[in-house]
Amino acid sequence: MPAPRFAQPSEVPGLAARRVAADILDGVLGKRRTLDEQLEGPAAHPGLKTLADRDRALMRRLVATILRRLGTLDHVLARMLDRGVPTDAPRARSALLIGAAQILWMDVPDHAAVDLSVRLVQSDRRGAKYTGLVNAVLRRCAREGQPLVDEVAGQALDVPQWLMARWSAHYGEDAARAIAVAISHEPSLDITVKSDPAHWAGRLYGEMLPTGTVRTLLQGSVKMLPGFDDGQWWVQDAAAALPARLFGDLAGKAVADLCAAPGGKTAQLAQAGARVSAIDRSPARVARLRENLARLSLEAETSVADATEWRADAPGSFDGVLVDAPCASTGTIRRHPDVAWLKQEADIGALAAVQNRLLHKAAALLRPGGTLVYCTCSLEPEEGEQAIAKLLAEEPGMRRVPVAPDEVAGLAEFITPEGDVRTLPSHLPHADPRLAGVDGFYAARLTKSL
Ligand SMILES: C[S@@+](CC[C@H](N)C(=O)[O-])C[C@H]1O[C@@H](n2cnc3c(N)ncnc32)[C@H](O)[C@@H]1O
Repeated sequence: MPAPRFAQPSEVPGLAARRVAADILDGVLGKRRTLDEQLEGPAAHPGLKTLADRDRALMRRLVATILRRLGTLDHVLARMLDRGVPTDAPRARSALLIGAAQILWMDVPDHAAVDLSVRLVQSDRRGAKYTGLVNAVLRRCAREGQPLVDEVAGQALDVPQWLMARWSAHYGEDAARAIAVAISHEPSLDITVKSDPAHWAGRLYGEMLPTGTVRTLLQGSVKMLPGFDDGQWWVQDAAAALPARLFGDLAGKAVADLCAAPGGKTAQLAQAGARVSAIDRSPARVARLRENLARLSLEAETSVADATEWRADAPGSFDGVLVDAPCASTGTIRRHPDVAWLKQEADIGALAAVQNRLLHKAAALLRPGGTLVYCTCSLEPEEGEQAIAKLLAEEPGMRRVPVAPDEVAGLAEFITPEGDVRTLPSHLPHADPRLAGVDGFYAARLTKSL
C-alpha cells in the first residue's frame, strides 16, 4: 500500500494541516465541492483523521478565513505579482492564499507562515518552480500587506459582484455594504439550550442574547464542551432559532416538519412539547437527525421521503407545519463562506418550484385554524417574500398572521412592514465584531381559514 501523503512523521509541525487546507481550498475553488462535504461524512478529506484536534481546528479556521476574505486576498496578491497569480500550478495559488491569510488575519508568526507555504509549494510537482516567487511575495505581504487591506476596506471585495448587486437592489447600497462587512468576520458559536440559558451562558463563557440563544467565542470541537454529551443543547444560529418559536404554545400539538434534517428546528419543536413528524428526503441527513435527537433525548417520528409526496392520505391533520425549505442559503455565508463562491446567479430561483410545491403541500396538511411557518436561510427575496406572495395569491384559504416585535424579544428591526421576520447578518451589532451578527433568515407565519 502506498504511504499516506498527509501526515509524514519526519515533517515540519503544521505542514500537514496546511497541505490538507490547500487540498480543501482547491476542492472548493477548483472542483466546486462544498466545505461540508470535504470536512464531514464519507467524502471527507482522508487527511483530516491524521491531524491532531488543534491542527484540525486551525486548518478549518484557515480555510474559512481565506474563503471569507478571498476578494481582498486576490487584490493584495495581484498588487504584488506583476504577471498575476500563476495559472499552471493550483498549489502555487493556494500556497500564496494560505500564507497571506495567516500573515494578515491569524495568530501565526509571519516567518512560520512564509516557511510553511514555501514547503507546500516546493513539494508540489507543478508548483515547485514557483518556490522563490511564493517566498518573495509572502515576505513582501508581511511588510506591505496590511495597508493594501486597509485601502479596500468597505469596498465589499469579499462578496461576488452579482450578489452585491442583488443585495444593493433589494436592501439598498448601505445595507448591502453592512451585510458584506458583517459576513467578513468570523462568527460566534451560537447554542440553543433546552432550559436555563443564563446558567449555560456562564458555563460556556458566553452571553445570553435577548432571544435566549447562548453566544460564545469558544472554539474547537463542540463535543468537548460541557453539556454536549448530556444533550443539554445544540448548535444553532440565533436567527435559525426564531422560526420554530413563531408557533407559540405547542404542548401536545401535532406538527409536521417537512424539511427537517439535521434537526435543529425539530429539536426545538419536540422540546416545546409538540408531537413531531420529521420528514426529509436525504437518508444521510435523516440519519444525522436521528443521532441528534437521540443525544438530546428528544422524540420525533422520522421519515425519509419527498415531503411533497408524503401522506397524501392525511390532509388537514396537523396543527402546525414547518417548511424550512431548501434554498440558495446566501444568508449563511458568514458560517459557510464557500457558499459565496460556489453559488451562481442562476441558482437563485432554481428552487422556486420546489419551494412552491412544499408550501402547497404544507397548506394541504394543515387543519383549519392551524399555523404554517415557512422559512429560508436566504437573503434573496425570490426565496422569501416572493414565495409567500405567490402562495397567498394561489391559496385564497391561507392568510398571513403578522409577527409582532415582542415575539422576537422586541427586536423590531427583525420584522418587515408586512409582519414577516427578515434578519440580516448586520443585525445585532456588538462592540466586539466577533459577538455581532446573525444569519440572514426569512420567516413568514400563515394560517388556514376555518
Ligand atoms: C434548510 S435544510 C433544513 C434544516 C433543518 N430544518 C434544521 O433546522 O436543521 C433543508 C432540507 O430540506 C431537505 N429537502 C429538500 N427538498 C426536500 C423535499 N422535497 N422533501 C423533503 N425534504 C427536502 C434537504 O435534504 C435539507 O435537509
